[in-house]
Amino acid sequence: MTEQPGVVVTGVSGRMGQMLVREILAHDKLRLVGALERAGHDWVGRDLGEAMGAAALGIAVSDDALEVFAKAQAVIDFTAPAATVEFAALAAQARAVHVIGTTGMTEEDLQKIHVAARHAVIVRAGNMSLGVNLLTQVTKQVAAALDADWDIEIIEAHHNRKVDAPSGTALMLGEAAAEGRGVDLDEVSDRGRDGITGARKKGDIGFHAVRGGDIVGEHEVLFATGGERISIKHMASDRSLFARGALKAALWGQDKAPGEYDMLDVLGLKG
Ligand SMILES: NC(=O)c1ccc[n+]([C@@H]2O[C@H](COP(=O)([O-])OP(=O)(O)OC[C@H]3O[C@@H](n4cnc5c(N)ncnc54)[C@H](O)[C@@H]3O)[C@@H](O)[C@H]2O)c1
Ligand SMILES: O=C(O)C1=N[C@H](C(=O)O)CCC1
Repeated sequence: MTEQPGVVVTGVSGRMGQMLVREILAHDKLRLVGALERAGHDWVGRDLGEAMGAAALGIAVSDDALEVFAKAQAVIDFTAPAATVEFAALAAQARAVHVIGTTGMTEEDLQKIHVAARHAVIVRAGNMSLGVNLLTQVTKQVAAALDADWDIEIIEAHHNRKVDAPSGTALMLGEAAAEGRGVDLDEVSDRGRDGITGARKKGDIGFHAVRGGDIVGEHEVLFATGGERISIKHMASDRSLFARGALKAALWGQDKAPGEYDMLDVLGLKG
């Protein structure tokens, strides 16, 4: 029997990092082989289980990405853009599947990830849940069926610790709407109106970000025209669904050719 793929979790003390550790420990086809945190973090050098307030796991939290990635068949990464760009090159060097959940990346960051994907499998998505990925397909279909007399607005809500806006999910939904309508999102995107903005420009796709409390993640795509509205929503109430999606991607990527993939590939939803 082939050995179960070994996984390293980066940003292991974070909201998603800890959720990923719990899900991997409960998984029957993956094993946890390493845990990474940023240099200077007080978890570095400690046993991961004890740092999480549980029994020892025999895995010390490291700040040396190169060393821990060498032991891994997959790296699951929900951290920050600068870290993710660095990890993409190192995971490719280790020929490990790199599952990227990090959002807020610039075009320049994405270009570097593209380069790393020449040598290894990278699966990246602003949202790893089945529901949201399905919602992108529905959004694309609805946008394709409606003309520009229908205004499209994307409203998202997240917890008060989130650092990027619009959310990665909102951008995925915006891309899907733009694709359905046959336009370039960069040319029609209207983010966070404020002040005397003038009337809404026909064809724009609007983005609005709510931040508060412990909201896990809520997204609405609103199509509005004279006399009627269509609203499609996704509500996440538990981060474990993002973690489970990431684990699915780590397994799925094991036998794939180097390249960039997303959750539509993993979930078989590409159409
Ligand atoms: N794609 C999805 O489904 C999905 C779901 C949830 C969150 N996210 C994204 O994941 C990212 C993290 O979210 P979070 O809520 O867990 O944030 P968080 O702030 O709780 O955790 C991020 C962790 O990364 C660590 N980190 C930062 N730089 C590092 C480095 N150089 N090396 C190692 N560790 C480093 C931080 O110390 C922190 O522990 C965000 O970009 C968020 O938008 C994506
Ligand atoms: O908590 C976060 O941060 C989330 N980020 C992703 C996004 O930016 O869309 C997914 C939902 C949770």
